[in-house]
Amino acid sequence: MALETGGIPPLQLTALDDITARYETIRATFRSGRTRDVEYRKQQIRRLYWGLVDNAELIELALHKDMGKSRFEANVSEIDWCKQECLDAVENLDEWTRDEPVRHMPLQFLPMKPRIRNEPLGAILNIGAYNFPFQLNVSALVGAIAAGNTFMLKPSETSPHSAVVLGKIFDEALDPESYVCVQGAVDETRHILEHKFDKIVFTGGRRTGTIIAKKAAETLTPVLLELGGQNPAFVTRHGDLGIAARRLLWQKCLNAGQVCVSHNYALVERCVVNRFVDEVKKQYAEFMPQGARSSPDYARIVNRGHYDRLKKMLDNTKGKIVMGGSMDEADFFIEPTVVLVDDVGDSMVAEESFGPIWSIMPFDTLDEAIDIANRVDPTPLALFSFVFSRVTSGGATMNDGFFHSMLNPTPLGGVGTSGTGNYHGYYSFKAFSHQRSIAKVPSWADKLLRVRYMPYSFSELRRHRRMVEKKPNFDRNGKLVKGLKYWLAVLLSLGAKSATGFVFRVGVVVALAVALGLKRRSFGV
Ligand SMILES: NC(=O)c1ccc[n+]([C@@H]2O[C@H](COP(=O)([O-])OP(=O)(O)OC[C@H]3O[C@@H](n4cnc5c(N)ncnc54)[C@H](O)[C@@H]3O)[C@@H](O)[C@H]2O)c1
Ligand SMILES: CC1=C(/C=C/C(C)=C/C=C/C(C)=C/C=C/C=C(C)/C=C/C=C(C)/C=C/C=C(\C)C=O)C(C)(C)CCC1
Repeated sequence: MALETGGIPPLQLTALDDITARYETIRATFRSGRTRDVEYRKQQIRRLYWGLVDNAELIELALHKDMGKSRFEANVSEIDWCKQECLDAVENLDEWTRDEPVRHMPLQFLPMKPRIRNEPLGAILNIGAYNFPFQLNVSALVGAIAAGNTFMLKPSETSPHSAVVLGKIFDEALDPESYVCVQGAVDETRHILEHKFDKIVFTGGRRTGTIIAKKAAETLTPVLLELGGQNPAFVTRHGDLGIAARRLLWQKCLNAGQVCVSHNYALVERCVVNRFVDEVKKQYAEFMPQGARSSPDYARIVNRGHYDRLKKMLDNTKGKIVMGGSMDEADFFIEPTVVLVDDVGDSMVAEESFGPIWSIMPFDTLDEAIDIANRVDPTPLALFSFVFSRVTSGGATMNDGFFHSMLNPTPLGGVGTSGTGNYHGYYSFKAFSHQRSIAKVPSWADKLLRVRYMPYSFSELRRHRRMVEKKPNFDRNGKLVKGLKYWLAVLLSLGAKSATGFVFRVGVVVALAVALGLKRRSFGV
């Protein structure tokens, strides 16, 4: 295979027969039970960790070739991220794989040891997006291994160098009979989808997500869909405009805004729009004093298709460009660009940007802003504001950009049309596990279970009910009935609604008692 400069060979699409053969292999391995062994899982994740470390320079290079991602961003948002996922999984796997108790189990069933066992699902398929090829694909991979599954990765062909390096890491670090990386574009992906998997993870656009979900539905295969959306940011006159500008601009400069959880548009209270725009410009000058074109930190748009799409959004806007606006198709450069708009139908609001261009839409009242956000996209992937309860979203951050997604252990996932399910850390383990309910019924328990057997007897049932039946603590109007049990609970908990509250109140009572005791002593009572 001819080597390109830098040692990354060109992407070679996997032959369809080969895809089928590899599928059969991971199916057979799963059936053999090899991937269920917890020590094996840990060992594979440890090997993956070192595969990432040993290929770190190639990862940096691949990301730079694919989209001009800076070395810094390659490290913090991809390599370090993946290493952390590996370490968290290895460190916590014993705890994650332990049987879990069933919540709120009535006392009489405890001898049956009801519990939940997290069982692997089987063979997992992951179809990846191009923008964070390591972070997104490796997070899913780690979760799938941790949960005891086999795994097939189909990285995005849109980031071909990263796809090749991912394949190399698989080859070098992982058991090839359990975890495979196949390369492909649409035809290969269609072929992969002809095979029955036990769960399909898809990260990408809503249009492709719909295709994948329909195909999966044919075989009732569960899906984890990580899609996009038009994420809103809310900026009001009560906020610190300088901080809001810096934090929002950062997430549209990171990877040149090709970040699913970055904002599409900012709803800014009308009276502070001009000041906010000035702050964004000030921050831009601080981030990139010589401009984005010559900044070593600034990435490029991944390919002509995405470049043209973004250019069209800007060409079609009726708004006013208040910052940036320059572009160069020679290297798919698009400057961080802010457009002031006044119509929710504007191309800059109505379409998903997924790039360094965003719009500012002034609003007069919070109700109006919430209404706009709900009209543009009622279920975005992310949201940045303080109006959490009236606009839903996959995740949300107050006073910052996508901070909630910057934390490895937090679940990443959408809601409604921005996705189904979530993953990362422990949540990946859960996403790739089946929660199997387990009970073990001792022989002697038949005495207690007598009531269930024929011939049925209502008198036995009545006796049984007298012993175990729960009584409602509410009346026919749904109102709480404050009976003896309620007041006893209030008394014993000192009126606290939570364990922390109870501990605090006990603390206060003890402190008062001690103070009273000291006082009595000092007065010689
Ligand atoms: N929620 C998240 O975590 C997340 C992360 C990254 C990107 N995204 C979203 O992804 C989109 C951009 O990423 P993209 O351009 O890589 O997405 P995409 O939908 O174009 O492609 C994603 C994957 O689907 C495959 N694919 C494309 N067309 C297909 C078809 N017709 N049949 C089968 N497979 C097909 C591609 O080969 C690729 O692997 C944006 O909408 C963004 O918001 C979401
Ligand atoms: C603040 C305190 C400290 C110092 C902390 C320091 C130095 C923090 C440095 C942080 C850096 C370099 C952060 C850069 C992070 C960038 C990240 C993680 C980017 C993530 C991108 C993501 C998640 C993209 C996702 C995309 C998706 C999902 C879809 O497209 C101490 C430690 C000194 C003291 C305490 C306080």
